[in-house]
Amino acid sequence: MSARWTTAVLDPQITGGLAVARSPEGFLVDDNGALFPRHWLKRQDLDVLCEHGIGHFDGQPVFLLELRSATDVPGCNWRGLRAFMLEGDFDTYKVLGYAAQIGTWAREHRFCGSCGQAMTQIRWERAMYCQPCDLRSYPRISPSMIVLVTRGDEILLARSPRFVTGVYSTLAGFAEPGESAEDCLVREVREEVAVEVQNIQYVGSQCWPFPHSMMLGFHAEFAGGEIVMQPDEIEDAKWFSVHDLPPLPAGRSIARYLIDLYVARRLGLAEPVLPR
Ligand SMILES: NC(=O)c1ccc[n+]([C@@H]2O[C@H](COP(=O)([O-])OP(=O)(O)OC[C@H]3O[C@@H](n4cnc5c(N)ncnc54)[C@H](O)[C@@H]3O)[C@@H](O)[C@H]2O)c1
Ligand SMILES: [Mg+2]
Ligand SMILES: [Zn+2]
Repeated sequence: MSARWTTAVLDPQITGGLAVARSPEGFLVDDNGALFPRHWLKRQDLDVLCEHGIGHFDGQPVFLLELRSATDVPGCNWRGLRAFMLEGDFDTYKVLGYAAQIGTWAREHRFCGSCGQAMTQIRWERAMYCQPCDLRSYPRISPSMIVLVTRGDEILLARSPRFVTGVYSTLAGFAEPGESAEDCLVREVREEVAVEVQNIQYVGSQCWPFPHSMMLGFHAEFAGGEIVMQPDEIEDAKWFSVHDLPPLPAGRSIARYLIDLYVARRLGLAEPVLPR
């Protein structure tokens, strides 16, 4: 959420407002961006799976049209969420990041996980409902730990085979049932690089809608061990001096923030602000 954007559960029965359309190819965009007058969007030949009222942008109600497939709309293209994260205004990215999470959830929770029957959309809260089971399914959020491990002027960064060539980042991983955030952090660091950590400090959090992570960011100090890389997950991992860093993750990521914050503190520079 931001000064311009607040989430809300809005009844799709009401008319007017703005709307975004999302397909497996991304969001529909024209020269004005991804937010369209809703009445115009609903007149297009779109393959609509469902509609959700998702919040207010600059005071106007916003709706999501979740589509089964992408169709041709004259003068428009499809653009993935990652492109909005990397460039363009942050408020629009926040709207689309939320829309993407609601769309993913709506698409994946059409049927009851317990009895298999079709679920119905509840109007007053963000939930799908199975009446025979009296079961509600809410949007899924997956807690993930992300940690910058440091040793004085050195920071431990790694790269996964999925990263852009040359980029190194902080270690991260999903929480498993039964774990505290700290347990997860210690396990992930052990699994990925076989290093032990101490003095774990919570730094801040960030919603990461790819597809539904909640990043909990930490700083930890090196406590011992030699780097042993986890096969398949980690392609390379090493200690970098804060004076000589490799290409780093995107400016809006919490990974980048954790690195920039430590470097700023170490070098006595102005501290960055976490985009969230
Ligand atoms: N915002 C950022 O700065 C930033 C930086 C790094 C990673 N991330 C995100 O953090 C998350 C975790 O990072 P990672 O790739 O190192 O994870 P990871 O080390 O846990 O490895 C990913 C593996 O976890 C499993 N998995 C996938 N989804 C899961 C889920 N919902 N719950 C439990 N296990 C799951 C799969 O086996 C997958 O291969 C990802 O969503 C990633 O995009 C965000
Ligand atoms: Mg990982
Ligand atoms: Zn059911």
